[in-house]
Amino acid sequence: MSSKVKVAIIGSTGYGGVELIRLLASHPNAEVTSVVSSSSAGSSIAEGYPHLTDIRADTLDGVDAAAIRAKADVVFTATPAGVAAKLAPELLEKGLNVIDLSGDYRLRSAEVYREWYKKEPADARYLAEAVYGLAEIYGDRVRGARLISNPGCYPTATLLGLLPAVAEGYIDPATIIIDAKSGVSGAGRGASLGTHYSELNENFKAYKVNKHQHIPEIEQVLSDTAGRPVVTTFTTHLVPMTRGIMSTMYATVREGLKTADFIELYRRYYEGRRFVRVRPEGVLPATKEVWGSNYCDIGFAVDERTGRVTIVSVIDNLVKGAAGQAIQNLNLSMGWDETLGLNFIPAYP
Ligand SMILES: NC(=O)C1=CN([C@@H]2O[C@H](COP(=O)(O)OP(=O)(O)OC[C@H]3O[C@@H](n4cnc5c(N)ncnc54)[C@H](OP(=O)(O)O)[C@@H]3O)[C@@H](O)[C@H]2O)C=CC1
Ligand SMILES: CC(=O)N[C@@H](CCC(=O)OP(=O)(O)O)C(=O)O
Repeated sequence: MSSKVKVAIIGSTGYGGVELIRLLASHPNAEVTSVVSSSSAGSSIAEGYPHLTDIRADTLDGVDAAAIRAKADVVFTATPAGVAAKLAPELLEKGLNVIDLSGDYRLRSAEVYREWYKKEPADARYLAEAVYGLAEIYGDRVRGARLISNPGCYPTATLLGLLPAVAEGYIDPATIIIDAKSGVSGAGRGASLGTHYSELNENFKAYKVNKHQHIPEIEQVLSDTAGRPVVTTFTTHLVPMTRGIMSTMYATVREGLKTADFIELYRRYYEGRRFVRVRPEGVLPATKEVWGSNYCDIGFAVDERTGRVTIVSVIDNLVKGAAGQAIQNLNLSMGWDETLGLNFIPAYP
């Protein structure tokens, strides 16, 4: 009998779910034993995703906590906002560990969640229990956790790019401006006018300006790190490409600091953390350089003329921004090497 940890995926028919299936297929210590669907139980996942033909557990199970517990030890919820808020308590009570990819357990304040997500928040008891799994920063807290809240895709790229500089006082947090762009898979598989090919192709647009649900998540972590309330301007753009996020950030630097100082700080801060790569001076990362991988690549350019730094941080939204970091969190929660199942370099070109 296999000694691997058994994993179920609720929302397995979405983009985050199929990326979990792809990555877990080569995990040495975990195996997917149940793929769950709220709308297609009984059918094969390969009907909607022919590239998944021949995976081991391919028949979709219904959303039934007891039945999932009979097949699995850990469950990933890769479901739209509002779903895990309702489902996770029952899954936890049945003895499953839960790693949620949605925003339902990221914000400590139920009121703030209601305001930005326009949905009913999760129960306060579970909000208090959930551990925010920004792996390179809070990995120690994830170990042994029952309920892990996987960070948002934009916050992952943005916070990994900002936190060392904020923690060490290299930039003034009050001056931060974040300009972020995402590929279309960030919006999930569901069709909408905004992601319709002819609306998007050869087009570039800003969306959810000053209203994006990741603003309070980013501000929550920046405030914790700075030790005082931080508000920021964060603007998201949709790029006509499938995968990738680039977060470009601007802030006023402490006088005298140069690009080399930022590079030295970030290399030291992330030492031993395999998935953050800092570019040398004069080189900024591009989304294709992390495509299909769990890397977050970061580059810097201080402008001595303006006294500001430009920080560029890139990830693959479906890997480091979702399924990959969720597996990294599984690894950390189990006390395994955080890189298990994630040891691959980006696909290029
Ligand atoms: N796409 C991305 O890059 C990222 C996504 N996320 C977050 O991860 C989550 C999943 O995203 P993504 O995979 O892109 O979304 P998709 O829309 O592609 O998939 C979501 C899946 O959830 C399932 N679902 C819908 N309603 C319910 C329900 N009531 N109960 C159980 N399952 C349900 C659906 O499958 P079915 O009908 O078969 O049940 C659907 O396939 C979202 O919260 C998203 O915001 C986070 C970071 C990045
Ligand atoms: C391109 C695109 O539409 N991206 C989505 C990312 C959604 C997401 O991941 O939402 P949660 O992290 O809150 O679950 C957006 O901007 O809303």
